[in-house]
Amino acid sequence: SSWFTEVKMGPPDAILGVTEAFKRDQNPKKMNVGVGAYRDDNTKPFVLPSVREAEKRVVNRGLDKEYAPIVGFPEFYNKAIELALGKDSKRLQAKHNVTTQTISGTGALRVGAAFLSRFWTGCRDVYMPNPTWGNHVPIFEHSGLSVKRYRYYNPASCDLDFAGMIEDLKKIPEGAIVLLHACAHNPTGVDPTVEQWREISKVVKDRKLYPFIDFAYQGFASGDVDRDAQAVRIFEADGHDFCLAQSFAKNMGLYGERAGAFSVICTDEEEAARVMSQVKIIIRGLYSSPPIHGARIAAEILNNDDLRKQWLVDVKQMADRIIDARCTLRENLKKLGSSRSWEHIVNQIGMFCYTGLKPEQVTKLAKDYSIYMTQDGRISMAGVSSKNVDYLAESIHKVTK
Ligand SMILES: Cc1ncc(COP(=O)(O)O)c(CN[C@](O)(C(=O)O)[C@@H](O)C(=O)O)c1O
Repeated sequence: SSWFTEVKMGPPDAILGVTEAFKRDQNPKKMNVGVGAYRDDNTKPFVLPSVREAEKRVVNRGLDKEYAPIVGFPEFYNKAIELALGKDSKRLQAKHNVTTQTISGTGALRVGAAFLSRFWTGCRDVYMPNPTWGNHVPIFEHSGLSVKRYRYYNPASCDLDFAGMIEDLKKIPEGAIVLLHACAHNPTGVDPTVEQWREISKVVKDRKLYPFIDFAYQGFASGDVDRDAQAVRIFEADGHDFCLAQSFAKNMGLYGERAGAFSVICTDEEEAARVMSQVKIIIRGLYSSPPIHGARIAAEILNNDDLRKQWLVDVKQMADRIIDARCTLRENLKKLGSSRSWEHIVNQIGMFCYTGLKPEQVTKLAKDYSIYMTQDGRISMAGVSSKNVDYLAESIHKVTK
């Protein structure tokens, strides 16, 4: 026998495995609506013009390839947290924030989970929405925390189960951690309204719960970076101390460059200094220092008005194309005489549409129509274009009528 005789074959990743199946399919009409990565109207990956230009300027500087600091580049992470909280954030001005560059949003979540696992003195349960991004569970469990759920999605209405969410939040033991999606909830595309966020913030405060906010789609949901930051800014204004994970994978299309940031909003500057020192020790032991290229591109955009303006145009263009795809898909299903209401397709926001398709219908769409989505019926709307939306609608209609 060998050292690893006992190692069992693990299951393919629920999301990334879909792309592998898609790649194996030879059908020219095949569609990948699995992974949450933006595609243009020709279903091709999209490098934002602002990113192309920023990259040119960075490369022309002929910089070296030395290690970044453990916390990455300040010109990146300081602009990242300012984008989230806004220029006139009181907590930022008071230097209550610990902010570090991380290996994209996953790295931010993982550093945060490792920090809380080491130092959290409250209840060691992380309450996540049901459903949530599949990778949230292993990120926190591998860090030594236990995962519980709060009600979030109502399958009957394909909308938010707000009453159930509030009822569950009120039952969570004091001092527990609550994971929240700041905007464009993954996988449902269902977000609380601003009023509902105000109530959620109040309950979290009254119950003395600790928010960990995952902010992976700023600007990509509504097309407006400030509008998408409303929930985060409500929590800050209400005086919460909280953790924040940011990703520039989607809103800057920096997927493979792995540009993200992790923040802890602390009680004061002195606490922030102590927390930062421990976050650095955790990062050093996890991956030592972050990648340099993506952060340089993002910093170039966030620090130069002309590039920042172009970026805001680029990110709104992506959001608008997705919103158009939602409207066309819903229209086509109506035209085909579908007996169901598909209103939720246009009411949901961001990368994903939680269709309500059953697993057997999802399997049929893959097998008979070469349309690949995750087993939970989540469609990445980015994979829908004006060229394939008719085929998608016809196929969905055939398996649901
Ligand atoms: C809510 C949420 N948080 C964090 C991340 C991490 O993103 P990154 O580490 O690349 O910054 C994703 C990406 N989730 C996916 O878009 C998805 O759900 O398809 C996909 O990229 C993934 O990795 O699963 C996400 O949806």
